[in-house]
Amino acid sequence: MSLLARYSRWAVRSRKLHYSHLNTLSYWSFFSTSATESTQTRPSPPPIRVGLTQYAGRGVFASRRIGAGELIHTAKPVVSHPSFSSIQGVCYFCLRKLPNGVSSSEAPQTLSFCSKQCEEQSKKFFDVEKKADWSTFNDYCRLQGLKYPLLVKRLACQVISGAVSSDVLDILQPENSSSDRISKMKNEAALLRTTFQHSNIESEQLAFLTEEWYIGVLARIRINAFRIELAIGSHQDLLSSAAALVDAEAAVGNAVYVLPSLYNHDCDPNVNISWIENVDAKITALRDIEEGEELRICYIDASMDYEARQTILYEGFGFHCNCLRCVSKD
Ligand SMILES: C[S@@+](CC[C@H](N)C(=O)[O-])C[C@H]1O[C@@H](n2cnc3c(N)ncnc32)[C@H](O)[C@@H]1O
Repeated sequence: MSLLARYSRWAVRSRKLHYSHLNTLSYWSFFSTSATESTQTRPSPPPIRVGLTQYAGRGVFASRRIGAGELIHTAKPVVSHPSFSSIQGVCYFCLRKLPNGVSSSEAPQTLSFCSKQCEEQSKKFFDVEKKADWSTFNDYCRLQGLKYPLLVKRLACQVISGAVSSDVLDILQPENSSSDRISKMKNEAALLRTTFQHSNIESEQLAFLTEEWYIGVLARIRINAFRIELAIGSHQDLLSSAAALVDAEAAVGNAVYVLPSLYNHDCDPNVNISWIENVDAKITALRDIEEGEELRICYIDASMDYEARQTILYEGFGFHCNCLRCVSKD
């Protein structure tokens, strides 16, 4: 399993600030909700803007002063998928823990939804998914310890169903994939395409599913996917969560968002991304943030030492971190 696969996007809590912005990009097409959306008739936009940073491409900046603890915005994923170890214990759509969820070792394999609403929202892609036999594709992913091809599979089902456009993730930064990785991705693309071809899906509906599409999507997912760890809500959750940490993968799944993917990394972040009960993300200020300040999350476990953080960030995300903590080799 690659370092990225193990360490993709942790949500952690921490202290200080850093960096200011240069130019500003005007960009408001992919919005989720502001903190006040649920209580007002007309939602107010979140107090942020997307702009260019000096060292890290695009970034997210405060458009006004933000107080510590403030919910900055929420975000719904473009695509999400449960991890193999959680697939029977969480909603197949929103990843909420099911009241009577079972562990992956228990048979038979059933996919469940937590509510009528999730079932309805999944209907389009799930109708496509159900047409195909996924045993070979899933076995391949399970044996190779791969989780991101499951996101590509779901995205492909969403595209075929007409729910999203095939270029929906194009706005995100892709990784610079090695030739070795590209050849593996080509095999996966062929497997995905063959799986669909063996179902009753029309070939015109598969026109988008080229090697190039698969590689471009996976290269974006690898840099931008978040591993979803739900907050502990009860004593029972605490017990099962402790067991999961010992036994297996603590994450219930993985997801890709648009706006949260534009947040850059800091080993001492000023904002936190978290998931309380399902895959809907909450971005919250960890401390007071001034207007114009860049908002940064932490992609990894910030408790690791300097060397370990640098290695993971370079191998997983392709950059050398020069946040204040790393500059001082803390
Ligand atoms: C999830 S994207 C963040 C948004 C990205 N800057 C963009 O323009 O789309 C992650 C990528 O941003 C860049 N990045 C994020 N944090 C960085 C940092 N602290 N230093 C340098 N580059 C960083 C790296 O290229 C990394 O692979």
